[in-house]
Amino acid sequence: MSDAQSYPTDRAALRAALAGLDQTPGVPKPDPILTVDRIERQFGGLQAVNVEHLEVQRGAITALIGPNGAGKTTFFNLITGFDRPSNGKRLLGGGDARWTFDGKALNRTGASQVARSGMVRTFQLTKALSRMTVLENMLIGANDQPGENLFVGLIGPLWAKRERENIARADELLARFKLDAKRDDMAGDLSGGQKKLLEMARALMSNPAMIMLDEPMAGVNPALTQSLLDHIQALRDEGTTVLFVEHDMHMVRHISDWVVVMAQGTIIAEGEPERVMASEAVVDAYLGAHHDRDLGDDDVLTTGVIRAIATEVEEETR
Ligand SMILES: Nc1ncnc2c1ncn2[C@@H]1O[C@H](COP(=O)(O)OP(=O)(O)OP(=O)(O)O)[C@@H](O)[C@H]1O
Repeated sequence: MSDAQSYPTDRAALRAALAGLDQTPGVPKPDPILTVDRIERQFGGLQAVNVEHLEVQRGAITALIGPNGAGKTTFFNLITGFDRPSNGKRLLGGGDARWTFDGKALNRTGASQVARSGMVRTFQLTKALSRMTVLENMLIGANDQPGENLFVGLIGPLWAKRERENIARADELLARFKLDAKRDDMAGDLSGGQKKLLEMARALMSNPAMIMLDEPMAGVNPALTQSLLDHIQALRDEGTTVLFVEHDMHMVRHISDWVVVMAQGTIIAEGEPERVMASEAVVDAYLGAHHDRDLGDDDVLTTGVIRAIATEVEEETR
């Protein structure tokens, strides 16, 4: 796994490096951690995602914005292995989708392997498993679950040590996210905002190099908003790369180092927050369409994804 501590942490230097870039879709970044080429996803006749090239800068907070239905969640699902691109394996003519994370090709990689490689995500519909305790939720976020090792019976003492370490890490993260008092409560009893914090804390169990947050602010009570923003900025300051999808423009403007804009499946703009969000094409594409349709979380987290999550969790806990 990558060593998050070796990433740049000087925000001013990072912003200065990004400010010098061309503000055009697909622009190369000084030190990309994620590079995506030609990723496409069709649902019947609908082209949900058609991204030609995208690079995500290591150590930065990048926001992915765009109107409802732009393809943001589908894009997240594709690069994290929860969905497969339509051009995953073309028989004729090449043009296969390809994406690499920290130099490793991920286009043939399943969701758990993607997570193990250091790119971990949360979901728009908070997937805090409600009939598990907060601590149990945290432990399924660790990369090394007992069920993953066939020889666990033979290495019992070793495993017990690892479990103690996982519990210690979980307790440390729960304290950091102020969920320690809820440690033994059922996750289903947490507030919406606390579930978001738990999602984030669980994603950090595996010490990822990059965390991908799908609408971290959705449904969060204003009292918890600042705390969530602080946590996300603290992650970046410690060297974790953050990529997040969000409709809350205040949050996007406030914490992002870079903003990528999607509309109708493609990247239509990218750049520094203030500049890109003020551009006419973006105002037209995003704000023009943003408020006319209010999708509930359940509409967007499709059954295919829910099934994939269920399989993941089953594998992780087996
Ligand atoms: N499993 C699916 N089957 C059919 N169509 C789908 C499926 N998943 C997504 N779509 C469609 O693909 C398009 C992109 O959807 P997606 O959820 O990725 O957009 P989004 O940018 O994340 O939207 P939002 O901001 O509302 O969450 C939409 O038109 C959506 O209806």
